[in-house]
Amino acid sequence: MVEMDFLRWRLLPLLTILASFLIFYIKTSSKPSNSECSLVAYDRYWITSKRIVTPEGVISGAVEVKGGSIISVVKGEEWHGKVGRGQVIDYGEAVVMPGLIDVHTHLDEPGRTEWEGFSSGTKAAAAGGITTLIDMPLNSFPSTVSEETLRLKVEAAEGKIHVDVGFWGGLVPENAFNASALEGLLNAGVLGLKSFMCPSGINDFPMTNASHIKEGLYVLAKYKRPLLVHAEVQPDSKSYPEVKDGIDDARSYSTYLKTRPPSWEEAAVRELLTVTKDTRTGGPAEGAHLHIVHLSDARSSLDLIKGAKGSGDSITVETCPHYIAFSAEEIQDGDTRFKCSPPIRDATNKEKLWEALTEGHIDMLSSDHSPTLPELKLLDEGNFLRAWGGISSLQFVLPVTWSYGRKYGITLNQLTSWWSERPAKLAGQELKGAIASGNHADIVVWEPDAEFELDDNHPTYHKHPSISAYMGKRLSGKVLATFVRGNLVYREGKHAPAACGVPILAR
Ligand SMILES: NC(=O)N[C@H]1NC(=O)NC1=O
Ligand SMILES: [Zn+2]
Ligand SMILES: [Zn+2]
Repeated sequence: MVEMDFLRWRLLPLLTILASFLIFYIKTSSKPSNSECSLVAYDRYWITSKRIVTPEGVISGAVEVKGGSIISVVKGEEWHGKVGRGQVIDYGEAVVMPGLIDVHTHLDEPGRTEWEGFSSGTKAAAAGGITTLIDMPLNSFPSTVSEETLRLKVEAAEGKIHVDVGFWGGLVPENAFNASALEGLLNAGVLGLKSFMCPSGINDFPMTNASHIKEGLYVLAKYKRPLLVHAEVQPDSKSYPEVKDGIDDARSYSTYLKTRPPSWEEAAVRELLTVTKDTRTGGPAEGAHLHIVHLSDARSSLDLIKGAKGSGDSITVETCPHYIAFSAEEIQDGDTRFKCSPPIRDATNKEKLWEALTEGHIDMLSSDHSPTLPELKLLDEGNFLRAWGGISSLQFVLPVTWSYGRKYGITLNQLTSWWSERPAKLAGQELKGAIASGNHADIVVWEPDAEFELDDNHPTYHKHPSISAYMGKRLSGKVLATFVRGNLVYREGKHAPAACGVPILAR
């Protein structure tokens, strides 16, 4: 009896404590250690270079990193006296810039991981100098349209992301008039919402009209988070361009171009502007913001956006590297790698996009990396009308912007503004997007003059490199190193062993 009591009162609690220690140990030791997260072992170090891009301009100097943050930025040689406090990584003449923030990526997981997925997608991002990306709510299955589906996203990302990843939620007819559902999704941490004004190509992501969008903006006003819109409206059948599969040559790019004229973009923007006037100071949706994704039409649609900005609407617009790198005239028959919507337009339009970007009327760039299976690109058949619409580009956006932008005289500070500063602001990331004391140490180091051939030998981390529109091109701008919150996650063809990016959830 006495022995039984001893067992019950002494041994059992002891065993329970031992067991919890064991569980705690197993849990913590299964998390990657710091040395697996980074290719450098130090917690405190200096990055030095003759070309560091800061908000005050390009400087020669050093960036001091500690515990994942930038703790000082020092101009000139002053840092020499202080290095006793840490290691030095000297990059010489290479450019040290804030890591890119891609606000428009489709990573397709869960549900269509065979198209891309968190692991390959964020490895490609890291290799391309992208330190944060915001995942779109569609192309994965299910779409991210509720608190529950966001939870599935975050769970699927765990342990697989090599850079930081935030999430946009979907604004769809099913939740647009249901403020508590939308608030549930926003409270769960999406950084804003995204909707389509034309069919999205994905069955569980139906399109919205202006009244859905108006409702969405009212809810978003309270949260001060943006609504991103795919702005193309398919007009009624009468004015729909007559293109018939089989009659017109579906392998010809001009056939596809006819099916999505600039008037689709113009009609959508016109409709959106009836709603965005509410976002003006003192307006009923003040605090809300509307962001037009992947603008292709640099004529009427852009003029309308400029006008709305002038009137004080809270509105921004992005375009993508493929619209400023390529023109319709050069797309070969059957080369469906170039199919996207809105489509890549003529060379004069491309010139106008560059002009708008350099003059500040287009606010930022994003990849709209939207890959799929090679089979669905129908590369053999080359049918532009039936192939998946979406360009695969994630890893290449920095060298592409630089290579095609050089002839327009773009500067390193412009690159940073389009790819880091303004995207950080759109996504509400105050500690990202600039090399400044107190910010996350999210940094890309790259060599603008180093050229490379994008051929089969080039280390490419997309799941399906062959479908990228950039394969076969010669580019300049080689990424040497990528740091995410102080972890050196990528260095010349090598990734850190563990995926230590974090999911970014708004609160
Ligand atoms: N669903 C999807 O990714 N669609 C994208 N593809 C594209 O080319 N434009 C888009 O909006
Ligand atoms: Zn789109
Ligand atoms: Zn997209």
